[in-house]
Amino acid sequence: MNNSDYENYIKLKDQLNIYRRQYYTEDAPTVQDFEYDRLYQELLKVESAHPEWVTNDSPSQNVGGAINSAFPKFRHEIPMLSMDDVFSLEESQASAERIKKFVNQTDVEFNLELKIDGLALSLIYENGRLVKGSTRGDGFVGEDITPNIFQIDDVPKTIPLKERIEVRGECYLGKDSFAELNNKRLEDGKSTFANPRNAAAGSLRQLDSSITKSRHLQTFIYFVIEPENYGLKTQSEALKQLQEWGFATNNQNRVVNDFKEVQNYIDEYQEKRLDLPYNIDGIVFKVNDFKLQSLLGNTVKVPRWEFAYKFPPIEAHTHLRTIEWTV
Ligand SMILES: CC(C)(C)c1nc(N2CCN(c3ncccn3)CC2)c2cc(C(N)=O)c(N)nc2n1
Repeated sequence: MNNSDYENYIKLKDQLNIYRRQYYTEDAPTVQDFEYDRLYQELLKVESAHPEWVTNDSPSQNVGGAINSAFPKFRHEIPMLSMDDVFSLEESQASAERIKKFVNQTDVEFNLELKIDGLALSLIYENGRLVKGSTRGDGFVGEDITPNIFQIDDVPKTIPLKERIEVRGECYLGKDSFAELNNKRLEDGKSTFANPRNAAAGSLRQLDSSITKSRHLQTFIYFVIEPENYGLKTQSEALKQLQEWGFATNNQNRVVNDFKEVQNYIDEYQEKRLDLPYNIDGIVFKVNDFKLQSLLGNTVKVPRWEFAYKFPPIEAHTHLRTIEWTV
């Protein structure tokens, strides 16, 4: 091993840790997701070649960033795991094939979902009443932001279910609300948010919940903890049930059996992406059947039964298109 490889690895690791602190703790990332993803994938590649170099301060060793926030901490009973990202259709096909092989079944149904570019949150209801709202944090400990969750219009304050239930989803700021917010901030001589995800994170983490209320945050709920307890058998069924309970859900999901349908869905939303009223940064693949999901289980950080296909970044495209146009 020549010294510079190791030095480069340390530099890469330190740079990624700076980016994470900006993203998770300061809500002010200075790099776009695709740049962070690219560097993170590079780190994973180096670490798989040199596992002896990996120390526990490596971004690969802790899910999400450290929390230093004014809100009370909240330990998730069941960790909010992460998602493996794939960046090409071929990779997503390989991941799907690996899953099929793992369960030794050729016809595994996947539920495809738009990957909303927001921030993950957890909602807990007891006796049909909303009692707790928290951010994902590092996946194990998040922030208790219950007062702010009550300010989000599309989060039901009561649901027609007496049992205790936890649901999870994405909190996001619609494109129009984001533009309005940034215009208002410009008028008031304030700094603007770089993207709707940062704006949503900043709005959820306001100590004054009336500011949260003024930001018109929205949610898409996509997960029920222990769905079998409610007689749910598949992810697509769970989405329907969540809607019936009164949650905001994204109905653009699609159950697919073969790769052609996957390709169609990805092509369709690669196009539609710019016209959607909210930002998406990919497609989430989930094994639809919950029995198969539990057969696949979870690794320490990521369920084996889901992964995310990431679209190439819009910024790069838009920029390229502009150049083509001017040429
Ligand atoms: C419940 C599972 C784990 C299957 C799951 N996890 C998700 N995420 C995990 C990683 N998350 C995360 N966030 C920050 C840092 C690391 N991972 C952010 C949410 C999902 C995100 C979306 C979405 N964005 O639209 C979605 N339709 N389904 C999801 N499903």
